[in-house]
Formats: sequence, structure tokens, C-alpha cells
Amino acid sequence: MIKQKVAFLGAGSMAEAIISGLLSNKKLTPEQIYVTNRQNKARLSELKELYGVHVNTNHEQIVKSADIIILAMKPAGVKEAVASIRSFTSENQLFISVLAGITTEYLSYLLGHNAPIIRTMPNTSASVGSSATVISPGAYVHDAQLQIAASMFESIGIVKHVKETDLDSLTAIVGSGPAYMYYLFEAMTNTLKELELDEQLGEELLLEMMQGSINLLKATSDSPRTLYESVRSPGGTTEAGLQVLANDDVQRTISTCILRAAARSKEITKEKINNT
Ligand SMILES: NC(=O)C1=CN([C@@H]2O[C@H](COP(=O)(O)OP(=O)(O)OC[C@H]3O[C@@H](n4cnc5c(N)ncnc54)[C@H](OP(=O)(O)O)[C@@H]3O)[C@@H](O)[C@H]2O)C=CC1
Ligand SMILES: O=C(O)[C@@H]1CCC=N1
Repeated sequence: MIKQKVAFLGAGSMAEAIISGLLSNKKLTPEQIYVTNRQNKARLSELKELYGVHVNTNHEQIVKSADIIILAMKPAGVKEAVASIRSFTSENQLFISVLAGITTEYLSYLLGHNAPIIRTMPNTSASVGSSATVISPGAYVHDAQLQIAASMFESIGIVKHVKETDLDSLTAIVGSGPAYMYYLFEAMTNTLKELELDEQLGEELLLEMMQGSINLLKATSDSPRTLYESVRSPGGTTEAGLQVLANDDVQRTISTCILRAAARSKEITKEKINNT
């Protein structure tokens, strides 16, 4: 059980996933959680209704008395958001960011003081308690603060401690990664029609097939190549399909996709600094 008061600046899908995990795992009570956003009052009412948390459009009232402030707005809005709370914050508060591509150093600069800041990257599987979250302390963070942050994110899945210099690359893997999995799933489901299959049945089977493949990957020490070679029979169906993937160099395309997402994460803070 965490004793501190926690304020969320941003009330979108990531904030909700974290709030939901914290409450269902009894890490915090609704009385300890304060939420604000930019202007969407209906959204705040919805979160109050669903989770019983305190909500308020007044940033000062939400942030001033909080021990921990979670930054959960889009990176594009970070300057405006931090400017709106800067004068009500102090070095005695702990800041936790879920923002893609925004460094703790840049957040320190925006805050204008030396508060401890922890950078994290969860993912949307948080909403079902299955996030793979990476977490990294900026300057001024004590071990006890890092432990509290890790414990909060453990309520929405697994947590790995990493160096901040790895966070941009890991954002591509854990943060954006689910989108690429859904993209693959969509490509497979789109093919069901062309195969003249019942789509409901096909989707159910596809999901089980993907889940089963992941279960086997997790359970075995065999490499992915060994696993797909064990599926392939010479002259068989799998080989025919794998040949198409090899001809189109699909593995290279997937690598390029992940590299581009990682590079984009690196660009985000640089763009902000250049526009200052
Ligand atoms: N979605 C994802 O897969 C993941 C997202 N992230 C990160 O999480 C962050 C939030 O993403 P997500 O929840 O998807 O975004 P959403 O668009 O769902 O939510 C953004 C929230 O930020 C609020 N906001 C915007 N500007 C301000 C401001 N000036 N002050 C206070 N609140 C503000 C918005 O309020 P209003 O509606 O009133 O404008 C809204 O509640 C991003 O930085 C993203 O990089 C991290 C991991 C995964
Ligand atoms: O696309 C984005 O920028 C965010 C960060 C990771 C997932 N969504």
C-alpha cells in the first residue's frame, strides 16, 4: 500500500489504465488519487464516476498538495502542461512521466527546479494488467522513490529497470510494439474474407493461435527460427508462405519499422528544444 497522494496531469487512456491498475491491486485508495486534464470536464466526470477519484479542472488544487505527480499528457502538450503547474510544484514532490521521447533533463528544465523525475514507458496492455513497463530514474531520484514508482507500475504488469539512454529504443519495443502486433493481427483477419471463412470463427482461432505461439515462445529455450523451422515441412504449406515473406524481405521491413519508431522517440525532445 502506497501512502502518498498521487496527482495525474492528463486523464486519457494511459492515465485511466494506471488508475485502474492501482485501484484494483489496492496500491492506492480512490481518496489518494487526484486527476486533472486540459479542458474535458465530461472525461473527468467519467473517471470520478468509474473510480471514485477526486477530479478538478483547477491544476493548482490538484497538484499543490500531491506527493507524486504523474505526467500523462501527449508529448506535444508537455510545455503548456508543465507551465500550468510549475509555480505550484517543488523539489519535495516526485514526478513520474509516461511521455514518449521526453527526457528527464528536459522535464527538469521545464519545471525549473531539481525535483526527482522518473521516466517510464508502459503500454496499453496496462488496461488488462499486462503492460511491459520500463522505468528509469533521472537525477535527484532516491532509491525509495524509484521503488514506489516501480511498485505503482507493477500494478499494471511487469516492470524492468533500465538506463534512460535505452528508453527511446525501448519505447519502440514496449510502447509502440502493441500497435505492430495489432497491425499483424489485422492483416491476418483481413485475409479471412478472401479465404471465404466465417470471420467470427476465424478471429477466435487466430487469437488462440497467436496466444499459443506466444505461450510456446515463453515456455521454450528454442529460438524463433527453430520454432518456425519445426512448423515448416519441405514442399508443404508453411514453406510456401515463408517463401513469400522472404521474397518481400518482411523481416527487414519490421526492423526498419522499429528503428524508425526508436529514432522518432529521440527526435521528440530535440524538436521541443529547437522550438524553445
Ligand atoms: N497510448 C499509448 O499506447 C501510450 C502512451 N504513452 C504516453 O502516454 C501519454 C498519454 O497518452 P494517452 O493517454 O494515449 O493520451 P490521451 O490523448 O488519451 O490523453 C491525453 C490527456 O492529456 C490531457 N492534457 C493535454 N494537455 C494538457 C494540459 N496542458 N494539462 C493537463 N492535461 C492535459 C488531455 O486532456 P484534454 O482531453 O482535456 O485535452 C488528456 O486527458 C503520451 O505522452 C504518450 O506518449 C505511453 C505509453 C503508451
Ligand atoms: O505513439 C506514441 O507516441 C505513444 C508512445 C508509445 C505508444 N504510443
